[in-house]
Amino acid sequence: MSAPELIRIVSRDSPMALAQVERVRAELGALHPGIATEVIPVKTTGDRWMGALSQVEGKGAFTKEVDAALLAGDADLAVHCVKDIPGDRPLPAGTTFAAFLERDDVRDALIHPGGLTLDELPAGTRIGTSSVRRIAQLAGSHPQLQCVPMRGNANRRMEKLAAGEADALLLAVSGLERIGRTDVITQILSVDEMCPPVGAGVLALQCREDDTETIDAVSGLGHPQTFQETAAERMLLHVLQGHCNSPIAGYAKTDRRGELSLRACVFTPDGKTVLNAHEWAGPLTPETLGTSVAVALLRQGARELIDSIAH
Ligand SMILES: NCc1[nH]cc(CCC(=O)O)c1CC(=O)O
Repeated sequence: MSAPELIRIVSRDSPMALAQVERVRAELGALHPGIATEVIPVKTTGDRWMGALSQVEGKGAFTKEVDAALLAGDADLAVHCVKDIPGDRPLPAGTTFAAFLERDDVRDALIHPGGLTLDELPAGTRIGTSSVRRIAQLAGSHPQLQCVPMRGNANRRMEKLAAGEADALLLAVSGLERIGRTDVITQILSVDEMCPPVGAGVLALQCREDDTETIDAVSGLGHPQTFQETAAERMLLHVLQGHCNSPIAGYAKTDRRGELSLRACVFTPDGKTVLNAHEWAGPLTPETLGTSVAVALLRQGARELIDSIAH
């Protein structure tokens, strides 16, 4: 089998996305020093539109233009945050996942310029986040705080925080690590305080499905445990068929013995109702585990809850 001479990598053009591409280039360079890489940055609908994501036509606001470049043959490899890839439908026809890189930190962090923790923040403190998952969990645990809409890449959100558009932010630890800004973190929230989203901290490598040269070249970057966790979480989301206003959290974890388990929650927007399920895989495949946890949530009323939220 022949290895490609050059792999053209397409991604969003935010500082976080470009840092992700640099990680892929470094790992690929170590595995295949002979393969050259080129970066093709593109702006996505999600980067341009600063309103509510539910108002964007169709899903995949952060992936559509990247996938289009891959399918058009303008690039050979797309790098995505799994968290940004719609989970209720298959990947765009003609593309496939070639690898999931080893998972980074899955937790969310509080950024408060005054250095306070969530419990210490005074009533009425404005938390900048548009994430329905973060809003619902915060409303449940800290109803005295107030969430205000905040979109844009992590660097832009920090500029907005500095400009006074919010008093504090919630952002993913992994994203802050990627842009080299863990210095702003005032508190890391445990996964019990703030259950992570499906695909948190995981980067996916996506190729054209007929491009076996590139698939074979990059598949060695895959991390088997991350693959299993991601498969379980994405199957959960697929079975639940959430929409972009669905407060859903899902977190698969492999323990020290190598046993896979999946916790998932569905919330009402006010955080007062929490459907919660946790199961161990045992002999089940990751996909069957994801299905089983989703079914447990559906039995608790997840369908009605998800459908009752406007979208
Ligand atoms: N919504 C944008 C987005 N997509 C992925 C990450 C973080 C990195 C990851 O979880 O892979 C972020 C930023 C954030 O939520 O703070």
